[in-house]
Amino acid sequence: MLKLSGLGKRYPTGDRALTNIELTLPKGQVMALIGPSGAGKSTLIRCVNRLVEPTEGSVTLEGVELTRLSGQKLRQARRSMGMIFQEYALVDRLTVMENVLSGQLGYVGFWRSFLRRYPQSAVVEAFRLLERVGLPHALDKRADALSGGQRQRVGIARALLQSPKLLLVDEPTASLDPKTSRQIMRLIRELCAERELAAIINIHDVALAQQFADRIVGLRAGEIVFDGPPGELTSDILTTIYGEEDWDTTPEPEDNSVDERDDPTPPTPMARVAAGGAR
Ligand SMILES: Nc1ncnc2c1ncn2[C@@H]1O[C@H](COP(=O)(O)OP(=O)(O)OP(=O)(O)O)[C@@H](O)[C@H]1O
Repeated sequence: MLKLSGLGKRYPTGDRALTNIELTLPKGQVMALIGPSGAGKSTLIRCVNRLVEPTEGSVTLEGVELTRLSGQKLRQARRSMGMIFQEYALVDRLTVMENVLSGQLGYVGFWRSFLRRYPQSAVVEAFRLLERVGLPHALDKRADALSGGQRQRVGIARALLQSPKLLLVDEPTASLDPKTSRQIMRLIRELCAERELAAIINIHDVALAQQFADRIVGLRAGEIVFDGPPGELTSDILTTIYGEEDWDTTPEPEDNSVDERDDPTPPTPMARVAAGGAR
């Protein structure tokens, strides 16, 4: 579905962010991308939709080599990739509904979206999505009146409105409390399963990654040093990814399946070390 071959990025400053990345992501797979600060996680996500231009290798989505596209064709291809950001990227003065509909910008043309005249079908779908993400009563609220978790739900609905095949998710829980973080990760996971959507989630919280992802890829200094199921992420591998640390004080996750409980779970020592120690 998504294939990265020999992908590399060197910034004009001379910083090498990625080296020879080889990855294939099947339909419906939720992949967590972990690694210390500066490992290249954001660069990798942004090379996929070419917000950052790779300097080597190729990105192929459903047989289309994105790294060969430009102009209109690139814009069209980008619509099949929904992006969800850490800082939500909502327009504060617009309502929840308007923010979700702005996910249609690439489709409806500048004037139509400027005048906020969206197709009826988009409005109906936006209603449906807002209901699905748990915000059916907040349609008319201004985005700046929402909590962090609610803002992230709007960001998710907006990304889904363009019917993407792939979700690129950049630290979705970085500003959220532990309970809300779990709810957001659970929602993303459920939506990927319902829609057979693949996702790459850049995340610092290793415990959350283990709990909600099908697969974990560990980056260190721009290279993949681990690629496997959450259960295979041992202390030795965490040391390879993040460096020396007493990982054995970390409780192993009991189960990788989605937890339906809503009780807040404090971050494990591993999550704290990975998030704090990596920064
Ligand atoms: N615009 C840029 N110009 C020059 N160098 C950059 C740029 N963006 C990132 N880098 C460098 O590329 C490397 C990878 O950075 P990147 O932001 O992708 O890492 P990351 O794993 O996402 O880090 P974090 O977890 O802190 O967000 C770092 O050495 C960084 O300094």
